[in-house]
Amino acid sequence: MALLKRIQGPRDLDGLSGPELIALAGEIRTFLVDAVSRSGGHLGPNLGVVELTLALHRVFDSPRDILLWDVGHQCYVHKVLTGRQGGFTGLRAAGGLSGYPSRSESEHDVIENSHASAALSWADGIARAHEVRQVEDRAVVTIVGDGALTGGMAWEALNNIAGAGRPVVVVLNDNGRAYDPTVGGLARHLTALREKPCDGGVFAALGMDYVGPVDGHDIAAMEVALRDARSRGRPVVVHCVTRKGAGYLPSETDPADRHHAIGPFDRHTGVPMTTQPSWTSVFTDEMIKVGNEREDVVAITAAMLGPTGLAPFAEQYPSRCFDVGIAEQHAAAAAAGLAYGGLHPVVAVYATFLNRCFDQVLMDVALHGAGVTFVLDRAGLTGDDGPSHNGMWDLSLLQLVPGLRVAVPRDAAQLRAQLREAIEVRDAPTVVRFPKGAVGTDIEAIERHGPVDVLSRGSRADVLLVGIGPLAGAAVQAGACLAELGIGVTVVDPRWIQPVPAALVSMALAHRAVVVAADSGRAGGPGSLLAQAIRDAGASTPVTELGIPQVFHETAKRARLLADLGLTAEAIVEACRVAVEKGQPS
Ligand SMILES: Cc1ncc(C[n+]2csc(CCOP(=O)(O)OP(=O)(O)O)c2C)c(N)n1
Ligand SMILES: CC(=O)[C@@H](O)[C@H](O)COP(=O)(O)O
Ligand SMILES: [Mg+2]
Repeated sequence: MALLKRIQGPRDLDGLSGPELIALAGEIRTFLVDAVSRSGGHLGPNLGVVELTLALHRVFDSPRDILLWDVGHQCYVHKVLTGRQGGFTGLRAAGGLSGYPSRSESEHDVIENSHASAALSWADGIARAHEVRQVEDRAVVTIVGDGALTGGMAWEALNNIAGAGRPVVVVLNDNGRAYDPTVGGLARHLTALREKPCDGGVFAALGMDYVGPVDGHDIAAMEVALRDARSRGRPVVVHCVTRKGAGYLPSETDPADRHHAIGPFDRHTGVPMTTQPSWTSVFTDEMIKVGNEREDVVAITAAMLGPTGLAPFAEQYPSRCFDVGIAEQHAAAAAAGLAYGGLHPVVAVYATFLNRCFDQVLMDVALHGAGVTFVLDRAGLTGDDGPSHNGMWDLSLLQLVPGLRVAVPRDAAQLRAQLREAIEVRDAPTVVRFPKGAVGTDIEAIERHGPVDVLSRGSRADVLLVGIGPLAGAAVQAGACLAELGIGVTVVDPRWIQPVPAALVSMALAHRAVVVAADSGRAGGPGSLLAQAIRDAGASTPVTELGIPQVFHETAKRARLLADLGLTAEAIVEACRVAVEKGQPS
């Protein structure tokens, strides 16, 4: 690592010879494999941009020149070269290095948002600002993947960039994949451009210059291409061809996704450490069963077949599973079309990415009473993927959607049951949401009233404790503790939280106080909806709403964030104790 130790900032690259750069690339790969094997992270994407990033930092002078990473999951090499090697011992950890660009870490970082297809819009905006402010000596460079180009926002931006003619360098990192091989006509076009360079294809047709295709692993060739692009002073696409996972055989040959996002692994074999059954694996298994029984059920993914658990369904029913690219808006609106065509689409996305298609859920699906089921994985606090990945916005948004129904399973058995209940609904959108990680043991109910499961009852009706989804377990634990303190708690799981079940309101009115614990944003969350329903019933039973505060939460493990935010059994006990003290007289 002799060379890598010499690199404290991008300008330390300037004096290196060709052979030294190649040796440095090797050292960087060793460094990445070692760091990510301990912490987990986006190994494949970063192994694929080692030479590209070296060339970028030799041709452009960051931070005076502005580098904009789309998604930002491929910024590890950029961080290694901008003085943050030491931080990798805490990659994706609380108080450590973010897995995405982070302004608080470095002036070299700009976009912190890990949602794809946005960087080109940033580039257009910055280029416009430079024109208005007559800034002429700062290049605007965006690095965008072929997958990110399948997102609609990217084409909104390209339309503006190409139309305006301002100097923007678009470094297209084309490794032919998102997680899976990139889909659609664009993928075919890029393949054609890679294999038979012509006049720059769609980019030239839009009015941009096109440089390439260039071998993204050939530093010298990349530097020539980037210098050429820089000299043109107008919109230009540099089409770089790279290999995801390059230089580490287990990643480069990983059949699923080239180790796009991998947990801690054995660095000698590339095999991830053992993982427990996840919520996702339960969804995968039940979807296969549903697919066997219901020929009208089809699935849609936005370039995340594996991570959302749909890969086995796609394998078994290839004609009934659609990968639309990183295009959540299209996925939701196409689902409305699929429903109109007599099918029942299951749209599987991460909760945080549902934000992208809120209008389509509202106006294309719900307005038309379309029987579409949205399955939201990574709902609630995800933690190590940083503030833009927490699934904390979905319920706050979805509470606005007329007719939409939301299920939040508490365990595997309920996930299976509620997925089936959801696909039975043919005249309205349904949502089933569950968190990242291992699914706990099943929690039996002692009674059911409408959709509401009673999980335990105390000696008196002091507190109605509503445990939403994965927090039902903590609520049951809290109920038992409170019983020992002489506080009578009824622990319930509403199962379907929207519309608010009438049975839940009735139960609330029969208690002195209500506490709701939910792994979702507090604004417009389950507690807020229940409080509103109680008011609408003319009652004033106080409701304590435990949830995720509406702030951007720094990187930390999910369990750590739940504890920090008071979403544990201990914190629920305290909340209930206080609620009884303040509650209505018995
Ligand atoms: C709106 C949105 N949807 C889904 C994702 C999940 N995601 C992160 S990276 C990625 C694939 C990106 O592919 P590409 O742009 O080609 O970059 P590469 O990983 O190949 O370097 C996806 C689907 C996301 N970050 N944002
Ligand atoms: C960058 C991105 O959006 C995805 O790769 C995401 O980081 C994956 O998250 P999981 O690791 O929870 O599947
Ligand atoms: Mg790609």
